[in-house]
Amino acid sequence: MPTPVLEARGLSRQFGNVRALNDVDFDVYPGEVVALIGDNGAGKSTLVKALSGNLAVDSGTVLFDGKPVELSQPSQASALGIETVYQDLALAPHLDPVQNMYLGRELPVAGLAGKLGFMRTKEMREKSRDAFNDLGATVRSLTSPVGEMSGGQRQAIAIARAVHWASRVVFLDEPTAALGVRQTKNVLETIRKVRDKGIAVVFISHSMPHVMEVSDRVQILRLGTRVATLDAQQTSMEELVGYMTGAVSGPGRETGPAREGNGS
Ligand SMILES: Nc1ncnc2c1ncn2[C@@H]1O[C@H](COP(=O)(O)OP(=O)(O)OP(=O)(O)O)[C@@H](O)[C@H]1O
Repeated sequence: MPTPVLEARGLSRQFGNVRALNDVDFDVYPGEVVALIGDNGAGKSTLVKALSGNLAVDSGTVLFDGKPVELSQPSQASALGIETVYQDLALAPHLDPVQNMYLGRELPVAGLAGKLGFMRTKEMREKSRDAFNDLGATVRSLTSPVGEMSGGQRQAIAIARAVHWASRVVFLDEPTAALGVRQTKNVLETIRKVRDKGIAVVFISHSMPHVMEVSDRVQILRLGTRVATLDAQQTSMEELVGYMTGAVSGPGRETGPAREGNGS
């Protein structure tokens, strides 16, 4: 059996009286797209924060390539090749796409000049352009502030940045929520390209058609608990909604990695 690249076992996190995560298990394998779905407040964002080093849990274990890891800082997740695109995208609006791509990871020139703050701007520009082209992202200008760009372009830049630095897992929190039809198509196509590089993609969405279109497996949270893991090929929107709302209950049909041969 292949090993999940990232696995959560029994994660719990309480905020006051709210059990945001209640003994949650989760897994994702290399080269698959897992949709993480659930109604508002089900615990999706909390789980993603816990798995990307942005939130401490009260109890539970996270395994990376089958080994327990600590993920209490975003830098620990980054070091493992885990990147996250949040709904607010976390881009610096006054900086251009290249500066956003390398924000906090700039490439200094060698020697004293580098220490004085001189950067390998040409190299950063070329690598950024390659990263955008690679994903088919339409970034009209590499030198305009991203704050002046459309929602779709900003989304493309945020995803390209995450994919550029993620070698193993990318979390995308509602990447199609604010997009038009064509931009949505681009994002879904990007998700497939990332998966085909062998990177695991975890896709949070409220759009069941997008979930059905792009995911290999679907993991469903309800009231802080994982209620089902389903093979996307063998389920229906009605079944997904049933689990999300509680209309369908009982032990979820558990399913393993959907795409054979991608395991490590
Ligand atoms: N920092 C926090 N402080 C207090 N309560 C929180 C905090 N973060 C999340 N919660 C609560 O935990 C529960 C799960 O929230 P979470 O944001 O993970 O849900 P979600 O599934 O991502 O929802 P949505 O689809 O609405 O984004 C909610 O009841 C929420 O109010």
